[in-house]
Amino acid sequence: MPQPPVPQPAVPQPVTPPVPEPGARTPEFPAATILGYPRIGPRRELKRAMEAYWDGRAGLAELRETGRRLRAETWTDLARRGLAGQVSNTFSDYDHVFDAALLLGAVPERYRRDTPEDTAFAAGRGAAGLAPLRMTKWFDTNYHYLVPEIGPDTGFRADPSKPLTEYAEARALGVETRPVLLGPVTFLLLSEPTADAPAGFAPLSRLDAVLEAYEQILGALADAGVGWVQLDEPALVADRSADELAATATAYRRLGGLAHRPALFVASYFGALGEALPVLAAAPVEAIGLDLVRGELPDELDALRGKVIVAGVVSGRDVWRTDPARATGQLERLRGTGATVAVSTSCSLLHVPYDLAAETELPAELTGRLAFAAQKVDEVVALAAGDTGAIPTPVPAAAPVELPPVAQRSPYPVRAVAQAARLALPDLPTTTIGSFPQTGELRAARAALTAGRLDPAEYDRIIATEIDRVLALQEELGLDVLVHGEPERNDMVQYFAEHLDGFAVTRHGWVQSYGSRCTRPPILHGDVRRAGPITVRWASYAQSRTDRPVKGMLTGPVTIVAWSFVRRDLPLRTVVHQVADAIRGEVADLEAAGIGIVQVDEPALRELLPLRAAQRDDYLDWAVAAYRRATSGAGDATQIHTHLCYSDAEAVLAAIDALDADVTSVESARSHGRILAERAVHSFARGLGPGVYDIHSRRVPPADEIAAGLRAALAALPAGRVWANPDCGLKTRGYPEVTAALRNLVAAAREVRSADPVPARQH
Ligand code: MET
Ligand SMILES: [Zn+2]
Repeated sequence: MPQPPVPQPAVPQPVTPPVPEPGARTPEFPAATILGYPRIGPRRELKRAMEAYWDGRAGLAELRETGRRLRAETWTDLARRGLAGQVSNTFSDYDHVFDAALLLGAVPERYRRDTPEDTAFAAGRGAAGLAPLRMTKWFDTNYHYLVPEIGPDTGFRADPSKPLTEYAEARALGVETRPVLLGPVTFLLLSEPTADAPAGFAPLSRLDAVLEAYEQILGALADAGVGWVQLDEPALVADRSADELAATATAYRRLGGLAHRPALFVASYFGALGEALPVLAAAPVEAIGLDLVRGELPDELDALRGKVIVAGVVSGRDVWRTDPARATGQLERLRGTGATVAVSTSCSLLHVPYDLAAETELPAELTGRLAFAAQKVDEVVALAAGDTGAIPTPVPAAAPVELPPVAQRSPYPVRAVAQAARLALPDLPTTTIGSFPQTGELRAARAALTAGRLDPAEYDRIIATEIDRVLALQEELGLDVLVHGEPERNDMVQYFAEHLDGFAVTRHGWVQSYGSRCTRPPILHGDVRRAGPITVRWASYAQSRTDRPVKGMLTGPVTIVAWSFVRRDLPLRTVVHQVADAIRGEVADLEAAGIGIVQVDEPALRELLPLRAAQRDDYLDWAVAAYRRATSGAGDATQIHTHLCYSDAEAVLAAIDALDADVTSVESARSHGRILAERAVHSFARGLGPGVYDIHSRRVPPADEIAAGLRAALAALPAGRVWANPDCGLKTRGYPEVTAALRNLVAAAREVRSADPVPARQH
């Protein structure tokens, strides 16, 4: 389909900015700026364009045109809002970390294709017989990046075509921009060694070669007339070793020492720089960005003398309006030191939805407290102009309430006996993680219901039929513990948000999660309360249709708050305990309805883990306490399951143990059983199901491969405690592959049970 022409900007007439003379003095840094902007499109246009291209419904030219149009619309809109400090190269076809690998010419050979887009898609999605690059969380956000692979022989070849193209595009619209590049230190710290790298190889050891490429890129940008470039170094807000800090010093001494380059702005975000601050302060760079939302003003401001301070006072991590008093207070104190100060967002606005104006159904009282990306730009502009009257003062903080303590469960051995008697499961019990494929019909039915085109009773009939189908399939396959398949849930957090008081959900508030995937995080704005049972109806319906045990399926309190935008007027630990109490009520209602197994998922437990080690124990304390609060009301004979996935569970194994769930399923197949090598696993005191089916790909694992996974688990874990399950839920997969894979899973469990003497179940 031809795209509509790019609208001409209604900004003050395009004036092509002058190309600075080589050796000219540092150009002025704009008074108001942002570190980045959403790129998926206000109506997810880029997602649609990508998927159309992948499905062969559109060509590359159309995909490129959509990208070009989205960039132009963003620049035009932000210019209209009065933002002088615009950015470029924040757009990405798939992932900005992979873009950095492309920029440096450091893409693994196996993914190379004729165009950068096809290369990125091969790396992000894999291809026939080719697994995608590993994907992991971008710091403590819900964005996932492709992990670059760097080895001793990786060749680097600068290819600045993308930043140059975007810079020129903006310039043609009369908009001067600051290209944003991932910084060399963060790029290498986020990379992992190639498979053939010698043991102990650290990608950071390739710093010299990488810097050479950055030097060429900076030279090319300077040639094109770029005045400022932004180098993102969020890795510097985490704990860094002396060697890593020394590498940072080397990197910026070298880049700053270039004769022909744009002015350098090193941006840090997601926390305070701490010990990296003096390192950057001593480097010959012209501007430094500080996250003043997560971090306070540092004491060593004197050290930054002579540099522009880009003050991140407007949060890029939430949807709340900025407190003008706090922001102006920080800005005044900074200016008081004689520093040149620019007002900015605390990080890229990638992590918030586009525009509050698109939400017409939110209560006015709530809208008055909210700011999405566009509104945050307005705030930055207003703060830079000293015009804070436009920003309403936020609601004052409520007093934190200590919730009354709750009773804990009997010790695990007591529970295990009661559960074994009630459930009578075989060794290596087979189960799934909860969701079954969300078919097109289900999604269409939900859309029709929302639009008022489908009668609720008819929708319920569709859900019931789907549950019957999923149960029949599981019985036919011979699974031991069944699930209802979660057909009624659009999303595991949103579903609960829609049924709990204190939450609002948006219509267009999409945030990119990875590639073309987006989520619409609910907004937790008030006290969380459960008005009535949420999941009991479908759980008991499912249990009434089969003799095998059906697991009730709930989302845990930590995950609910991690995947929502959460009010800031109460400490997070208080909010999470309120959510825990709501889930606790739901567990009790499921139990009362005769459900014998309840799974409370916490896939986000690892995600909220603070970037600094010093803050981790405190976090894990309240996170574990919240989980236990949600589940400890269950009777001894009720088996509590939990499920974690997405990221290295290794990092939080002790905490997982402390959750005190009777059975825990974790992602393992995708990381090739790495978790089984952990010492803590060998003494894991309760049931554990290390996933034996990687659900992230269409591939059907053969039964012997699954059996090998089960044997590996049996070898690593205490006897009689192993479960057989996939890595995660099946909602993104299709029925043919799921059916085949689960058939193999059941066959593998049976084979291992009969062929290997499984030691007796331990109580
Ligand atoms: C991201 S974890 C998903 C757990 C959920 N019960 C499901 O099966 O989809
Ligand atoms: Zn999962």
